[in-house]
This record gives sequence, C-alpha cells and structure tokens, in this order.
Amino acid sequence: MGTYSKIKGLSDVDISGKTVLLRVDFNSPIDPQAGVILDDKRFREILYTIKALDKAKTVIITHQSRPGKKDFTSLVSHAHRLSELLGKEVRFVDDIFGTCARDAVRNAKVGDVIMLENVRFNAEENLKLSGEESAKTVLVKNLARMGDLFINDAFGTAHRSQPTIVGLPEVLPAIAGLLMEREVENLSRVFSGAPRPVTFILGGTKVDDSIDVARHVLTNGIADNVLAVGVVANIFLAAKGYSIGKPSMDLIEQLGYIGQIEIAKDILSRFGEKIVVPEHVAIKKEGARVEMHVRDIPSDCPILDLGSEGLIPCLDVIKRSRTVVLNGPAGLFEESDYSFGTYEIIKAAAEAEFSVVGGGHTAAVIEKMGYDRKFTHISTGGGACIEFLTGKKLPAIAALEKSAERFT
Ligand SMILES: Nc1ncnc2c1ncn2[C@@H]1O[C@H](COP(=O)(O)OP(=O)(O)O)[C@@H](O)[C@H]1O
Ligand SMILES: O=C(OP(=O)(O)O)[C@H](O)COP(=O)(O)O
Repeated sequence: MGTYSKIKGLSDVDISGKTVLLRVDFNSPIDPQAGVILDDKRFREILYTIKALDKAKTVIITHQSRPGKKDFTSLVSHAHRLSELLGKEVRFVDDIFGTCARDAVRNAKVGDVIMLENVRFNAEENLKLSGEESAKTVLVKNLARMGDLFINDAFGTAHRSQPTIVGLPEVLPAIAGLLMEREVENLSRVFSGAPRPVTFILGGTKVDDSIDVARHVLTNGIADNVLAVGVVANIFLAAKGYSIGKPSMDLIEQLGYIGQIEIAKDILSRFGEKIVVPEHVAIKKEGARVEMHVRDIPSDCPILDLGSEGLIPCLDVIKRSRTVVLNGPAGLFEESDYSFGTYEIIKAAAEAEFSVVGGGHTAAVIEKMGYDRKFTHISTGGGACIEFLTGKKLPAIAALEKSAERFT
C-alpha cells in the first residue's frame, strides 16, 4: 500500500475457513421512521470485500449515527439493503456479543454473512480511547473471542480512536479491507505522485477543516493552488476586507467560525498568489438570484453561490490543473437557483487527469449528475477524508500498522 506498506491486506493472509470480524462504515442518510436508507454508496463500495471473503465466515461490525441523534437506529434495514445488493442472505443478529451473537457466529458456515447490531449501542464504542485502553474494554475482549482475524474496511470511521477501530487490531491480527486500501492508495497519491499542477477546491461549510487542509497543502508544497468556494470562500472574502453582508456573517458566526477569518488572513498573506477566491457572487435579493461583485452586495443579502463571472477564474485554474481534489459544494446547491456554481465546478473538475472527491454532499451531487465514473476516486469518508488530507495519520491506519508489526 505505497507509503503504508507496513499495513497488511487481503493478499497477505489466507482467510479460508476463518471467522473474520469485518468492521465497515454503513453510517448513512436514513429515514429513521420508515427505516429507509436514502443513500447506499457505503454499502456498494464494500461489496468487493465481502465477495472476497466467500471462503470465510464474515461477521460485520458497523454503526449508524451516534447516541442522542434521531437516526441512531437498529441495523435491520442495513442488513436488508446489504442482502439485496449482495444477492444473498445477510443474517441480522440484534445483539453485539451476547449469547445470541455468539451462537450465530458459532453456527455460521463458510460463506455466511452475519451482521451484528449497531456497535454504538454499546456505550464503550462511543468513548475516545487509545488502542491499549480499547483492548481492555468488555466490548473488544468479547468481540475478539468470536473471530480469528480483524479486517478494517471502515474508512469513513478511520479518524475515530474508538474501541472497534483501534482496540480490535491490538488483540487480533488485523488487515485492511479492499475499500480501505483503495482509499489510502488514492488519497496518498495526492501527497506524492499526483500530476502537477495540483489544485484543491475547498467549499461547503466545514470551514475549520478546509482552512486546515489549505494551510497544510500550501505549506508543504502539496498544492499549487487552492480554490475557495462555498462558505469557505465567504471566509476568504471577509479576510480580504470585503463586507460580505450580515446574513453570510451570521452564518459564519452560527457555525462558530469567526476566528477562522484571522487564520485565512494569515494564509492569504503567505500564499496569496496561490489562492483563488471568486469575487463575483450570486446573492438572494427579494427571493431571487442576483449576481454582482462582492463589493456591491447589500448588507442584508446572503451570498449563496458563485456568480457567472466568478466562475471564470475558477475554470481557469481548474483547466490548468492535472490533479484536482474537490471537497465541498460551491453554493446552496439544494436550491436550484444556487446550484450553478456547484454543477459547473464539478463538470470542470471531472476533466482533470487525476481527480479525487471527499465529502458526502459533494459525492451525492456528483452521483445525481451521473458524473461519478468521470472521477478517479470518490472517497466514502467525510471527516476521515479531510483529516487524511490535513496530513494526520488516522488512528485506524496507525492501529493496522501496529497490528501488522505485532502479528507477523
Ligand atoms: N454560500 C453558502 N451558503 C450557505 N450554505 C452553503 C453555501 N455553500 C455551500 N453551502 C452548503 O454546504 C453544505 C455542504 O457542506 P459540507 O457538509 O461541508 O459538504 P460535504 O458533505 O461535501 O463535505 C450544503 O448543504 C450546501 O448547501
Ligand atoms: O459518517 C461518518 O463521518 P462523516 O459524516 O464525517 O463522513 C462516520 O461514520 C463517523 O461518524 P461520527 O462522526 O459520528 O463519528
């Protein structure tokens, strides 16, 4: 696995006849009342791994949402959806490591697929613990007894230092699944080996993460350009001294990102010529889309998209790039009046020789447009993808490396 060669994968082990604990991330948009999964991308992406385990007994460990949230549900519909996609039975067990779960695993035959209940129903899974601490949890000790091998294919959860992610590799031989390998390989290529020039397009609302990515990739020479769109652009416009209007400032305040304006000023002062911030924007005025230069916007109108002239410098930098990393939409695309920038940026980014996408909203728009096959890699990770791109070693990856050393 390139720079992560210390991690083992499916090609390094013989899984025949083994009971495999497979951690995946099936956390998905769901209608909790109707029990309907609204987007099954994370299921589709895991099918290769499950199919590759047909000579093993597969026990799936996964989660949906977190305690306190409306969509923190049982995984009955997740098992159904997986079963439909796999074209074979997936046995759902409404238990994590009690008698029911243990019996189901003990009675499983080679080729069987079992899905355990939402692992976050167990309070320990919601703790942030080190690998050593996790190994001592009742959860990890009991799960480990049920399997011979741990496979982590939960890239979307790779940034969480939680018991099943970092504890199971402490106590069982652990390898990466096929999705984890693909994510790490493609995202690592952004750091080394990506054809230059490299442009990061940072949009959406996760401003603190995006600013962190911008700082990392510019400071370390990973990106040649950063293009700011969405709410990230509004921060840079404010940092440039423009009055972006009260509604856009209020949103920044609500999201807790006022402090990011100063950080953006610092980044601009160091890398100004490498950062593209479109200044021609679309605002909502009396309920309608109106385009203008940011210096002219009325104080009571929100900036909700790129303006058509604002698209020109964006296309200019994207067309010059051989690698594009796209994370976050360029506007309030959910409203058709403000989807223009997001759609046009996606169309242009899809033309790059090497193109990587992160973020659930961005990936969903791309799928809706039917553009998913035009991109080199669409990550299943939101937070995990962003953290990877900030250059941090993800806890799941560190745990797999450690396990590979320990269980040679
Ligand atoms: N200028 C804007 N004003 C308000 N919301 C915006 C703006 N630009 C983008 N957004 C919103 O950003 C949201 C997605 O942001 P984010 O969660 O960061 O994306 P992703 O899931 O792709 O990482 C969308 O709901 C979109 O409407
Ligand atoms: O969907 C996830 O993260 P994401 O929304 O950042 O992609 C993962 O399942 C992690 O979930 P968490 O943010 O509740 O730990």
